[in-house]
Amino acid sequence: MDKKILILKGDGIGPEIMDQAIRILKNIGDTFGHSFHLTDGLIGGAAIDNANTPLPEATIQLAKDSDAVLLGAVGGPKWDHNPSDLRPERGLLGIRKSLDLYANLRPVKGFKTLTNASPLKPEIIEGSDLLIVRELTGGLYFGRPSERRENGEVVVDTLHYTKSEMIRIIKKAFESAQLRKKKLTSVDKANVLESSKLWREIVEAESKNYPDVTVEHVLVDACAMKLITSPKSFDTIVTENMFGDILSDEASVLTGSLGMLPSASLAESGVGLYEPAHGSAPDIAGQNIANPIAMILSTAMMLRHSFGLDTEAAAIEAAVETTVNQGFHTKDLHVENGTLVSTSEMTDHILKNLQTNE
Ligand SMILES: NC(=O)c1ccc[n+]([C@@H]2O[C@H](COP(=O)([O-])OP(=O)(O)OC[C@H]3O[C@@H](n4cnc5c(N)ncnc54)[C@H](O)[C@@H]3O)[C@@H](O)[C@H]2O)c1
Ligand SMILES: CC(C)[C@H](C(=O)O)[C@@H](O)C(=O)O
Ligand SMILES: [Mg+2]
Repeated sequence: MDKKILILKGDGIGPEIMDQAIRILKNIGDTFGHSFHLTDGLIGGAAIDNANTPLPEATIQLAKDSDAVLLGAVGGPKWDHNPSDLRPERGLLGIRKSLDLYANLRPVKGFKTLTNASPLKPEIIEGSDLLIVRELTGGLYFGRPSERRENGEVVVDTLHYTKSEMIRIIKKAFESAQLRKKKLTSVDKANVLESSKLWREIVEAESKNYPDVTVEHVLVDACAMKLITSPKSFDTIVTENMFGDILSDEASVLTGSLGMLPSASLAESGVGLYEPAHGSAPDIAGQNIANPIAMILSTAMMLRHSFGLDTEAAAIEAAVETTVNQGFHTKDLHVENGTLVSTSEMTDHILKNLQTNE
């Protein structure tokens, strides 16, 4: 198979973890006889420094000309006080919107050996396995107006959704639930927000088209609590943009670290983008200590969702699991009697296990 992949390393730990994902990708290409053609592009702070914009037009064009996009992370203190159109995060929101990446899939599956790495009780989290389907191109992130008024005394952000934006993500979530344990939890704030009332009506209406899926509605505040008190009660969660952002970082605690959570951002048709759920982790950047697993598992998601390479994706996932079970862990994971390794050493072990599992 011949595929063109756009590599957007971004900022902070982005380049470090992406270099590890590329090592894995090269190994998969050699082993299974695929040619992955990698092109580098600029986004985020790196793009601001080089091209004075967080999302150069060239990056969007390169993405559209590719079969998939891999993204590290953007942002950092260097740009924190920039005006809002020159913030690295604008580049990320911009590419999501430009490619119409409305569906963000964030699987949260803990490894058995890491149950003690979480601050939560092992008996509560063991066996938890859920998928957060997050709407990614609407809501508060993109609503207009979003501005300061009256000399900064008043601020306005707008939560804006069209019905069709809600329908497509809710359908996507039902379809995802059908491929899993057929339980869908729709998360909203329908006791307060008009947008959530419409969201709930659509979920109810769509549920008639998916009679095999059990549906429940949970308010977002209660969901935040239940995620860490009874995570096994969830299968597929669907929610709007900002709720999904917050709940997915919270859910990462089930896996032991934010550095374990991959994601896929998908369009109705066209190129998909794959990135860890975490950020650029400026506090640990440049030290070769970041956990590369979220980035590596995002690469596996790319192979599966964009290229249909299920065997190759499963090989990566199995090698990661073996490595974790062997006790190798980066600094973010607290594993008793395990072996602390660096970012690149973690990848060395995953590569070794890829070879052994062949
Ligand atoms: N997709 C993205 O590019 C993305 C996502 C979230 C945040 N951000 C940006 O990243 C910057 C930093 O944000 P933040 O600190 O709130 O969130 P963050 O996710 O970067 O970091 C939160 C904490 O988790 C740790 N962490 C995150 N990923 C890790 C990994 N792979 N291995 C080990 N530890 C890891 C960090 O060290 C930090 O202590 C901000 O500019 C923010 O806007 C970008
Ligand atoms: C960096 C930020 C804009 C982004 C988001 O809120 O979507 C991040 O937190 C994420 O989860 O991908
Ligand atoms: Mg986030």
